[in-house]
Amino acid sequence: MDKFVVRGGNPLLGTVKVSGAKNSALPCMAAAILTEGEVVLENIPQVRDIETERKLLESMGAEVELGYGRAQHRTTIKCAVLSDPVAKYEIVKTMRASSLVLGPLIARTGMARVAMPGGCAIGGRPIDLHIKGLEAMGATITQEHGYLEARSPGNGSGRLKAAHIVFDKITVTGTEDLLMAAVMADGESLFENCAREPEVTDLAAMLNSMGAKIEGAGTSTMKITGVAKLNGTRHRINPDRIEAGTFLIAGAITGGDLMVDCLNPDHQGALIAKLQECGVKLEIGEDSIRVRSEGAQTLKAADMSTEEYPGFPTDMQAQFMALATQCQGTSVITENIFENRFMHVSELNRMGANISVSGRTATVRGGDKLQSAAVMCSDLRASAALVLAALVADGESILDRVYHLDRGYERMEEKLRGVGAQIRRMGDVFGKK
Ligand SMILES: CC(=O)N[C@H]1[C@@H](OP(=O)(O)OP(=O)(O)OC[C@H]2O[C@@H](n3ccc(=O)[nH]c3=O)[C@H](O)[C@@H]2O)O[C@H](CO)[C@@H](O)[C@@H]1O
Ligand SMILES: C=C(OP(=O)(O)O)C(=O)O
Repeated sequence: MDKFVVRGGNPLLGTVKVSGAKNSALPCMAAAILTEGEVVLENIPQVRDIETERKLLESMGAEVELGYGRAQHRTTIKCAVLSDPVAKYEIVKTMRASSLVLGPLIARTGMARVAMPGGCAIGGRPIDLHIKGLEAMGATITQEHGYLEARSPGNGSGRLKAAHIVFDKITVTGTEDLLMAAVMADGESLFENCAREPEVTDLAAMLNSMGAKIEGAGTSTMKITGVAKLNGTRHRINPDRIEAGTFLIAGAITGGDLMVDCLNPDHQGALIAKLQECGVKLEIGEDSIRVRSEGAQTLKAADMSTEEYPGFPTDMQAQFMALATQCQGTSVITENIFENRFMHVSELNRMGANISVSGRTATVRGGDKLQSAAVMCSDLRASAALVLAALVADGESILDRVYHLDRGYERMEEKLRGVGAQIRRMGDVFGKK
């Protein structure tokens, strides 16, 4: 199992580049299922989840090429024949986003067999809203031996039908999954209370470039006019707003002067506002943000609550908490999206932080110098928070189980080393878990 060894104390200086968004790339790869044509996706991040998605598509009969070059990361996907429309447990268990193949598989082949995604470290994460929506489109869904078996009307021979769906709760992958089902359904669908995340908008843009007819992506109401066939396409994935946000906090927490490049500032509104409240100086460019701070002595505490986009992202909550440990005063952090996303708290406390949790609220009494420690990564963003804490801790920290981090951050240690961090990996990048 790979570990990171991090020696804290260096301010980050220079320029760091943001990769493509994993949470856009994953649904866009799943959307390739909807066409026999060739789909080329550019700006794909080189992370483990993308490898998992490739395996998933290949296991169904797709041809997938993944090329990671210096200038460009790209994947070419061709789903000419989908001989085995099954998402096997061995693959699904490692990545929840696997449930994103459900909608497109039923739309394209009339049937799907998808292993039920398990609960993971951040909460229960049911997919009842995906199922309810597909049933409203006429799919028959049963559950057997841990698998969902789904068929379109006519025992898999007919098309899904359009539906009026009002989401009980805002769900990102639920919106994406049902959107991929609706683009090829018979008639005009109306979706209300949709997720408005940039990843949904990115997927909708790709689907429209394939010939889909989606209006209203990025708002809470979408109108989808089903078409009988979709074509191949070439699409460029959005920058990763969570990786970008993690680097912005890295600049702020280390008292650095960091240019975070190749991002979309329009996607960072909630984080920008909070960093400014903490006293961090930001210069916002067209596709970059320069972050400057004088470090712990000058940072001020700020309360934060996670919300659906455009609110503060739950995927940045752990990293913001790491920053709050270095802010003068008390920050109250409320996690509204997932019921169990505070796994990083015990590890931050092990490094000398003063954080207490009650239900969905964490109270961070900030300003104390962190100390190095051996800590355990429990999930993707918790790992990022521990890296941030280790960058300012006194001495050398060892982070175990960084395979969680490799799911969603491209060569994080190399990128951070490039701007002055003392961080190295022990083990192989995609070695054994
Ligand atoms: C691959 C991907 O894009 N992952 C992101 C996606 O996850 P994901 O799409 O799984 O998260 P959702 O937006 O679906 O979850 C939001 C809330 O709705 C609940 N829910 C969801 C679906 C459902 O059928 N029933 C239900 O009750 C969830 O348990 C959670 O409490 O959005 C999350 C919220 O921004 C992010 O943290 C994840 O990084
Ligand atoms: C929670 C995340 O991913 P996933 O939904 O794939 O678990 C994340 O990207 O922070």
